[in-house]
Amino acid sequence: MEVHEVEIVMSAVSETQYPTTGYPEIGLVGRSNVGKSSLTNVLINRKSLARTSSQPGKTRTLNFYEVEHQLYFVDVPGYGYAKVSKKEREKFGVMIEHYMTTREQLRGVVQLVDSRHAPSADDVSMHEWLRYYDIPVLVVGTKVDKIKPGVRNKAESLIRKTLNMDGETELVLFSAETKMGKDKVWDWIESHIGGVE
Ligand SMILES: Nc1nc2c(ncn2[C@@H]2O[C@H](COP(=O)(O)OP(=O)(O)OP(=O)(O)O)[C@@H](O)[C@H]2O)c(=O)[nH]1
Ligand SMILES: [Mg+2]
Repeated sequence: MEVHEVEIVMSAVSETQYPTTGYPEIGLVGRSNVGKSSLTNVLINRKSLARTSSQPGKTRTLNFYEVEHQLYFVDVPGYGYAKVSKKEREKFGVMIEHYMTTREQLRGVVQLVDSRHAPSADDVSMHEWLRYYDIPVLVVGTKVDKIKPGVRNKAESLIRKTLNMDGETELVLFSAETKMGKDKVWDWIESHIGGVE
């Protein structure tokens, strides 16, 4: 999809603030700092619409990005914050769970993992959880520019194995720096939002 028009529609902390247009939604989940905002910016061809930071846990609300008046990317707060209180973490957990299990417009979730390391226990639980709720999931291994081309296959199998991915679930290695994987991610999204040209 050629993206020309993007708007941050809203940062929602509760259901009453979710958009009401009915456009399909694609969620982005992953640990804090894994590169969710960076992926969003690459997909929508913007340098910094989605705020990126080296400070983990900065994204604290569900951020809806309206793309071409056709769909939303929903940047979901990163799990595994180091600096957020347990109570706050639980609150985010409830909000995320509620959104993902009840939102009719949600067509699929892009789960980001850092391709430089084996997925964490949090990543494994998140993947299991998405599968349990039958939510279509694309796994994206981020920051692939930081690993040598010769070990990319190995990184891919480590992600597949650690997350217990089934053979049908797709995995794309991605870099926000080189934009590697961008088209594949868009292909997956387009095939899951249906009826959009
Ligand atoms: N080299 C490289 N750095 C990246 C890539 N993607 C993200 N980063 C860097 O990783 C850091 C975190 O990226 P963000 O996109 O802010 O991560 P996030 O998942 O949105 O983080 P939270 O909003 O805190 O949950 C930033 O310093 C980015 O520049 C990538 O593909 N390659
Ligand atoms: Mg972010």
